[in-house]
Amino acid sequence: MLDLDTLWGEIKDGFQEKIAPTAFKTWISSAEPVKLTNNRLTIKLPSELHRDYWQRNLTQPLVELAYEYAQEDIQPVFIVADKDDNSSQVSTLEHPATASAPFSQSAKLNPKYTFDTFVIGKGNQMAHAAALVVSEEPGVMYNPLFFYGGVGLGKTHLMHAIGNKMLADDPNTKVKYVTSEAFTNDFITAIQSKTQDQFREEYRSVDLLLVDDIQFFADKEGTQEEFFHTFNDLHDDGKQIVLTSDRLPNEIPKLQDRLVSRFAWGLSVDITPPDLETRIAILRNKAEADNIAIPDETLSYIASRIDSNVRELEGALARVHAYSKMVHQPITTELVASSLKSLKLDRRSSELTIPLIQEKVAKYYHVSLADLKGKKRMKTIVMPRQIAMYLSREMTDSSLPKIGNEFGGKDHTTVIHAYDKIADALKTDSDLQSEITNLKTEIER
Ligand SMILES: Nc1ncnc2c1ncn2[C@@H]1O[C@H](COP(=O)(O)OP(=O)(O)OP(=O)(O)O)[C@@H](O)[C@H]1O
Repeated sequence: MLDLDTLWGEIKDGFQEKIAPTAFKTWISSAEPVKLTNNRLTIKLPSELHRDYWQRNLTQPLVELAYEYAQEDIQPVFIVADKDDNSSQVSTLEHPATASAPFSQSAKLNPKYTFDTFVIGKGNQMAHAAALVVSEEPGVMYNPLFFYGGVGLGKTHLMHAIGNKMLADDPNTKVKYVTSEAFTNDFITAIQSKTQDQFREEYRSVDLLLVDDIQFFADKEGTQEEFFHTFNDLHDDGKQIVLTSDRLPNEIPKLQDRLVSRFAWGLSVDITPPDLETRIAILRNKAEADNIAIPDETLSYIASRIDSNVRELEGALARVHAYSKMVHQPITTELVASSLKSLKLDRRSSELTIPLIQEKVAKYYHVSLADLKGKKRMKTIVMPRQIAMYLSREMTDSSLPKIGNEFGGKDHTTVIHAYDKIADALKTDSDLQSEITNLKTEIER
């Protein structure tokens, strides 16, 4: 027997993966399922405009989503709330065409990511030097400045440091920081809401444009086209562009040649994992900043066990700190050494990869890897997929876009949604709790 709430929940989840967050908020969140009889799903919408939009754009995907979940043909019936009072509803609705530009807010820079808090070492000194030059004379020497390298090595930190320095030097500087995902979403929103002009104004009027993780432009033809023009406009105006990626531009699959060649106009500089001395210095700085009392030899001990990336290092220090508070003992090398297992220092999280998690989860729930990473929305597949996303976030240091990418190129909001859903269910569902515990043991084995 099909349950209305569950069916609607699955349909909403499906839409969340299919459409941009702003569109989701405007059209889906405002819809309310009323009843399900004889496979007719009655949906209440706040206005005629909504009904119009649903009929034209959302009916087909809804039927498909419902079919994928329930394996039955379900047809929607739309009703408009308070029809008598309909005119006022329509007038208060922000029509997308006239809505103010719903794009990412400018310059959400992390104030902690400055040059002062950045520890210089062998693996990052070139990148640091170039960043400093660019922050002092933007648009002159290296444009674009392109940082590439593995996860958690300080690319975002340096990028923000440039923005923070330029803003400190001149608070009127217009800085825009976005991930490539946010750029793509803004672009899609602009198309949907016919606000391309505002989009262009927003992106092409800045003094400094910072775009993080541009490897996620791979495959996105339209976004690349738009970014090409954004890039040209800014570059022609002598505005500074800083980009990061996990690899060189020519190694990003399906990145247009003209973008690859433009990115080569400036300076590409890689960041490699820090050596032992740098790792110790980073840990020491961090411990001082967070007022964590820890002897030097213990810092060296931790730094010698974690050699892949800085995010892991920081995570390890936080765990050690939390543990010492929990057992009411000061941090010493003995304490850390004797509690390696619970501190998860003995197993480098770099060994825990998303493919490993996917493999174990797929096996555990008897689904194929292709389905786990695919788009099918059957209950029997959706749940394992969400669990695998949850565990990828819990057990690896991968960023949300990276996790989304490993699951067949899904948006990072899908990953957040999956994570929240499982985290929520874990509060009350004891079966799920033991499944997750079993899976974690299996993965860490
Ligand atoms: N040299 C450094 N000195 C101080 N902190 C650092 C340094 N390198 C990295 N960090 C810190 O490590 C963490 C991860 O760095 P960041 O987010 O910049 O990595 P990233 O290279 O952008 O990774 P990703 O590709 O996953 O986005 C941040 O908290 C950052 O402040």
